[in-house]
Amino acid sequence: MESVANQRIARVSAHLQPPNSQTEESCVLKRTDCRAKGGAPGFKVAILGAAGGIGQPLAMLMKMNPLVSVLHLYDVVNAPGVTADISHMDTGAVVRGFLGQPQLESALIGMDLVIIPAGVPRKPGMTRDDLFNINAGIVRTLCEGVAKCCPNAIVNLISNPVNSTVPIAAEVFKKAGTYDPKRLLGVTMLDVVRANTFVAEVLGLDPREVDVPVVGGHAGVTILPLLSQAKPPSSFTPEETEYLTKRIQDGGTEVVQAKAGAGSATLSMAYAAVKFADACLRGLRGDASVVECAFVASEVTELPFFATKVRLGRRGAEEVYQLGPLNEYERVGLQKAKKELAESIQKGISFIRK
Ligand SMILES: NC(=O)C1=CN([C@@H]2O[C@H](COP(=O)(O)OP(=O)(O)OC[C@H]3O[C@@H](n4cnc5c(N)ncnc54)[C@H](O)[C@@H]3O)[C@@H](O)[C@H]2O)C=CC1
Ligand SMILES: O=C([O-])CC(=O)C(=O)O
Repeated sequence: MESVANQRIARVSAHLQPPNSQTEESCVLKRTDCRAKGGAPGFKVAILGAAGGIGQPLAMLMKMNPLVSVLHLYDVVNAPGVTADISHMDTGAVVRGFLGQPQLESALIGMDLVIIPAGVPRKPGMTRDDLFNINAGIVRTLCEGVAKCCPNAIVNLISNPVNSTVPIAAEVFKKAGTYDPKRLLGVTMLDVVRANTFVAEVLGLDPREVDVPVVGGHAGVTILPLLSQAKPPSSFTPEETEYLTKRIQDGGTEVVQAKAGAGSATLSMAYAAVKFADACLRGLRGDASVVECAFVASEVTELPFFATKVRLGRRGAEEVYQLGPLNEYERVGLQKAKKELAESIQKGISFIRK
């Protein structure tokens, strides 16, 4: 009896160790598969940058998502601690931690969805583009791992500047011969979340009753809320339109300034990332009519990437919706957005093709 108990304890303890050698690695993967099959059916999700300001609450919320059966937490620091902590939550998903580049491939093998919030955040006075020099290389390395280990996974890219990191990821996947435009999605959900919240404030509604499409990209004037398409249908004075558009466009900067050097939006971003990831998983499951905004490969404008509403299905962004009717204010905004977006997209593409 005692030896059976000891064996069980040894097995459980081994779960908590990140794999260090090839043998340990394959043992952990086998156990993961085994446990996942024994538990609730669901999807395998990896978070890259899981120990960060976004990564930690995102990991916690994904551990609570009933569609997730296996959750892999990868970071270059603190992954074991975050994993140990989150693994004690009595929800269905099995959690595994992976620390540093040598464990990236183990973190990615077999994943259905990879969420990437890895990289440095802004400090006051910086633009998202100021993050390019550091984050471009991080995103390239992580996407090379995705191309090698889980080329069919859906990728949710959060790392800024999203307007450039999505084109970088696309170029990495093209180089590897694995690019499927439907499966690469830049996460702009926080813009929609903010738009719903700020519009609800102005209209005196519950934010859960409001749905505002936000198109373009994810930086300054490239963030273009389409207030004329808000649900429920609402009219806004020119002053309200100006106030709301600017507040939505500057929402990230508002948080960066309030945090005064301690980073950018993390909690609202984790909420938005989970809302978006859950939509992707429902699409993968085959649910009908799952529609959210995302920054994707697009033919809606002359630009190769653009954020609009997309329909999420088994293969990712299966349908990219047109912009719909715009008012004059939005048409002017669209021209400004496209000008800045074109440069950011090109910068991302050139980073890989140089
Ligand atoms: N798309 C969006 O709407 C938003 C995007 N962001 C962006 O998300 C990114 C992360 O923000 P925070 O979590 O606040 O930053 P953070 O600095 O708190 O966390 C980033 C994490 O990434 C990890 N990391 C760094 N290099 C890595 C690598 N090569 N592989 C794996 N992990 C690595 C770090 O160790 C750290 O744990 C930033 O680029 C930020 O600008 C932030 C808010 C909204
Ligand atoms: O503003 C930032 O740097 C972070 C971000 O993308 C956002 O909060 O929308």
